[in-house]
Amino acid sequence: MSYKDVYQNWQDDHEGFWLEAASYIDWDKAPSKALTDKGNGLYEWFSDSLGNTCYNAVDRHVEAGRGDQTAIIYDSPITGKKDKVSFSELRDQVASLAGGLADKGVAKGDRVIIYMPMVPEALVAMLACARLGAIHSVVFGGFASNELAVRIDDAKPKAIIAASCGLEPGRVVHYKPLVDGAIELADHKPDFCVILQREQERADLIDGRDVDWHDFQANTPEADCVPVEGNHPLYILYTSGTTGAPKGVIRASAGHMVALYWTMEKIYDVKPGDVFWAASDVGWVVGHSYICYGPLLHGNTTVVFEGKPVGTPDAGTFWRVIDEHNVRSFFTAPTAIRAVKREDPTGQLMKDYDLSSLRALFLAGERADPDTIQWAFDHLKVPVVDHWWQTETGFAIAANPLGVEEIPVKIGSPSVPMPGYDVEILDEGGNPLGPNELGAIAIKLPLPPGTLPGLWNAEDRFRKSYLSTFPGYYETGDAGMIDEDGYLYIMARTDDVINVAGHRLSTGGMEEVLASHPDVAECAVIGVSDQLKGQMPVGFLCLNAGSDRDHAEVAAEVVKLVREKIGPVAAFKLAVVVDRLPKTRSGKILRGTMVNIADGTPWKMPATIDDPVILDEITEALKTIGYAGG
Ligand SMILES: CCC(=O)SCCNC(=O)CCNC(=O)[C@H](O)C(C)(C)COP(=O)(O)OP(=O)(O)OC[C@H]1O[C@@H](n2cnc3c(N)ncnc32)[C@H](O)[C@@H]1OP(=O)(O)O
Repeated sequence: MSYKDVYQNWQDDHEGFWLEAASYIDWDKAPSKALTDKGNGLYEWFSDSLGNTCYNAVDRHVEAGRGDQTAIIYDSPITGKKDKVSFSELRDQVASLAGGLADKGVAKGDRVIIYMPMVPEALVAMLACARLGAIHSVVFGGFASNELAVRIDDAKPKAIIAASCGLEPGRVVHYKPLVDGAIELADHKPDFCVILQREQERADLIDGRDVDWHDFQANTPEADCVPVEGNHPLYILYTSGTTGAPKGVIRASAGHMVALYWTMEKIYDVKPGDVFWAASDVGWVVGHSYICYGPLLHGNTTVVFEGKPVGTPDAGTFWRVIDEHNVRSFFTAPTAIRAVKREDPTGQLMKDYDLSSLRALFLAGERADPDTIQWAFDHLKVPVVDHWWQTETGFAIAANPLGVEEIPVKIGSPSVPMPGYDVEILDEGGNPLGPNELGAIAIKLPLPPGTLPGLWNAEDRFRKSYLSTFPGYYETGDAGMIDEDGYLYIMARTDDVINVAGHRLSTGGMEEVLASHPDVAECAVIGVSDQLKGQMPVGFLCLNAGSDRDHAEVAAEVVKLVREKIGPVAAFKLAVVVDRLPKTRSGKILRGTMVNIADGTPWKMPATIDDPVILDEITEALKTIGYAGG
């Protein structure tokens, strides 16, 4: 069947399409219907079903006689450690951790925050929550205490599961003190913390609150899988929004299982038993969908990689892992390939490895630039699939569905909409635009199963963020166009979200931190183009009247402050002091024009600018930090 046939099948019968896909899931009670329209733009998928994600990801493979198959390959070039966990071993580890959680009172609907590095236990923790119907919220290890505290206060977890430390090249990240700091900052206090003591750093446990992971697993009976309703949240994953506060994207259980299972074969072209590797982090949606749940639901072996594309130990690491573990489909962010290409432009290090197992490279997380795609294709000689999705959607909105049909690649486009997504380009008034016309990318409601049904504790914000601008549509926040062949092109964000090394970050959130510095009267943060990371944040600071502080000193202080308050993941390293910020006559900061000046792209003097001279001042300031031709 061709891509067009499959997409047409979905268009002809949306619900029938997904009900057929649902037949690959083992249900405690199969869904009698696919979609429930709750009104006002809210939908639920498979709401009358009962099932358990952990059962489908782990137990059923054991029961089907595949317990000896490797479920997880752990490969840590940072520690030099490698390990394999079979589906049977995974079942035992998950069931005993879930038993410990249940024994301490964690039950269906309770929230559990997970703050873990890239070790198999991170997946064990996620699956243990899923087993009980507890709702996990994984927080990326590159976030600081303050960000963790914000999530604790929103999710109100009964427990936190964390490791004693994470490992970055040349540096131990002290997770436990970060957790302690976050709990101190947060108003909500979890009942208890489960700490995985890593050999690289043993953390001090707080008596009465903290328990050692292994003691916890050892001393309680195993827990069974708890069947949950289709719309029961499997997890909450926080993502940057247009204001500082992160949005808690909810993932409902049933639709998530159905959609992810479908994507493993149809998009990623793997069969059960194949090795699938997503080199990302469990803290991001890629980690949720394609390190943990997708591969395991589909009976694939997944790779948990604790390393970096370069420097652990060199730019050949990816190729070693593919060779050593027979990876068939490999997924990473374009920034990672750019890092490899920069270190090894001729692909010399690939020649040391047998890459014949690899059938495709998938790229997502940020726009894939044509040079990177071409370089990867020239050297790997397999399809390089740029695909586009979001934390909110949980799986690809647009892709080249290799398991259905490899359609012709158009470099610069993540190809075509996947079944479930009716994508349109709209003008500001919400009117559909024609081929090759640039506008807001919107998706006709309902969204497919597996996508967000709402935001945690924030229905109004959900409507305001996604449903209100274009009634009847989901607003993606991206701008772009569709060509005459139906290929989508993603051009820019329509809000203040920037993408740094495949990490979605809010400039508004960074501005809040800069504004909290006692010498800063006013500030702006913009995302400037960066050859390696895609974008980098740059801060502009106006100091309080009469301040005689050294400018470089204040800039260094705000850089430190962002690292402390948001975390190293913000990659906030550049700030300049300016006298004034360019604004419209109504007081809106002209961030877009500042970006154009920094990037050296053509720009027009905004008609509504208050004082054009300020743009010269901004240009001069940018030159001092190497931008705007400086
Ligand atoms: C499709 C839907 C989606 O968009 S989901 C999101 C997809 N995005 C991704 O998968 C992310 C892809 N990016 C990456 O994996 C990394 O950026 C890669 C390419 C590997 C480069 O890593 P790295 O060299 O550490 O640079 P970076 O910019 O990521 O890091 C900035 C600073 O943060 C730190 N950091 C990173 N991870 C952690 C962590 N888990 N715990 C603690 N700290 C962390 C880095 O060490 C770095 O710190 P420093 O400033 O160098 O001191």
